[in-house]
Amino acid sequence: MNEKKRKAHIVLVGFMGTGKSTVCQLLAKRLGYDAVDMDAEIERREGRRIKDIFAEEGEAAFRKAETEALFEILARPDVQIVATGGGAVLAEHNCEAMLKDGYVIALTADAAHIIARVANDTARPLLQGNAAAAVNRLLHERKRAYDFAHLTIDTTDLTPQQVADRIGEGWLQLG
Ligand SMILES: Nc1ncnc2c1ncn2[C@@H]1O[C@H](COP(=O)(O)OP(=O)(O)O)[C@@H](O)[C@H]1O
Ligand SMILES: O=C(O)C1=C[C@@H](OP(=O)(O)O)[C@@H](O)[C@H](O)C1
Ligand SMILES: [Mg+2]
Repeated sequence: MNEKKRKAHIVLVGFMGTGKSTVCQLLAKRLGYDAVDMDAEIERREGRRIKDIFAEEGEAAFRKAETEALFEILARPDVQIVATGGGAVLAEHNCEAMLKDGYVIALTADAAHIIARVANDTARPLLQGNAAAAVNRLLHERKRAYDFAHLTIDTTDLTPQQVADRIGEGWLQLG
């Protein structure tokens, strides 16, 4: 973490349901930084829900809005804890920007836990219908998508608070 501290945001990446949004809030509280959830930012900028952007304009329009939001967020001067959406890493220039302006932490979890966490949530347009099948297909498609991170934490057997504590302790130890 060392060389990146102070000048960098903490950027959480990972598949849907790995806990990015939840851990972002807990970590921000612990470290005293602002929490920024990219999906919430996009909804605020667009004035509608993520699932409505997908339904009305399709995934490509959402990805464009996502990249615009990411670059604006990363350019802010104060350190923030940023929860990205699971697909924000699909564009290589997004990953490059995260690595340049952030300390990037990937959260992972096994498929069964991801499915249990997200199956009954109607907010994620890519997981409507047979959520388990969609999770397995997308996990396969995105197999190496999160490998670029500076650090990876498997959340399968951790609570969100334990994940936040682990990241927070590492950050604070750096002084
Ligand atoms: N480590 C965890 N253990 C158990 N449940 C979790 C964990 N992390 C997140 N959850 C739950 O999973 C769901 C999705 O979490 P969320 O933070 O929205 O994930 P993401 O932003 O990565 O999609 C929420 O109901 C959350 O409470
Ligand atoms: O993985 C994806 O493509 C998506 C993940 C979602 O965010 P979470 O990872 O926070 O669920 C949200 O951005 C959108 O539904 C698309
Ligand atoms: Mg989220």
